Amino acid sequence: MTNFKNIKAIAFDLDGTLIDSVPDLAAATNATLAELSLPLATEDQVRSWVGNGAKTLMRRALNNAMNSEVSDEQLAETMPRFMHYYGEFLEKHSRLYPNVLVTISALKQAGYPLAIVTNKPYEFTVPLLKAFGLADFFDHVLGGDSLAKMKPDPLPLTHLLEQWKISSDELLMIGDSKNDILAAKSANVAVIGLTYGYNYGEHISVSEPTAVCDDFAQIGQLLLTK
Ligand SMILES: O=C(O)COP(=O)(O)O
Ligand SMILES: [Mg+2]
Repeated sequence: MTNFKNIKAIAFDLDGTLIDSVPDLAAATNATLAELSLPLATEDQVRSWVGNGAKTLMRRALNNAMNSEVSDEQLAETMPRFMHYYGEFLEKHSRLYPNVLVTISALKQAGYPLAIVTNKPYEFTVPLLKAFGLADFFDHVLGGDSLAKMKPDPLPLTHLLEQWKISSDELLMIGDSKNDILAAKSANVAVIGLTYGYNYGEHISVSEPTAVCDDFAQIGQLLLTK
């Protein structure tokens, strides 16, 4: 098993890692599709479309519902409706994954500086963290629109390295998607892949993270018992 003894700070993905947010993303997607009199999507379909931010989710949903490529104009017209509905649903049907709160709390107490690196728009990220009692644990919260590029680009992680003044072998990324693994690898950062989240239907081990965990509690075991 990989030794994480160098690690000084940790960056967490949000959707599919800390919070199972697909039920509310699906509710907002379907409220938007219904308003356009388009056929609705299943929760499984929405789960397979999450990972590259709200705009790409809606593009995939519209392409599927219309059975053709949505134009950029049509997508731009639709986005405010999706954003409105997602802001309304946000945490209504979402839930924390098991052992998240207790593990994050223990890591913070052990002295690790923590950050969120999500592709979710920033305006939803902080309210969602607050709704689940997580907001106070993180020194930095980066949404998909906080910087010029989102994951799988390494920019959010290299930004954190600069902010925290640490080297790449001192940061650990934890996520459920190939976008998390690719961003970490491009930044030369170790990465734990979780098996329970959303990864376009593909097992996370295919992306070859540094380590694979099935349960969030295992992260505590890896980092708190050195
Ligand atoms: O909103 C998304 O598409 C994915 O969000 P995540 O980066 O927190 O998994
Ligand atoms: Mg994720």
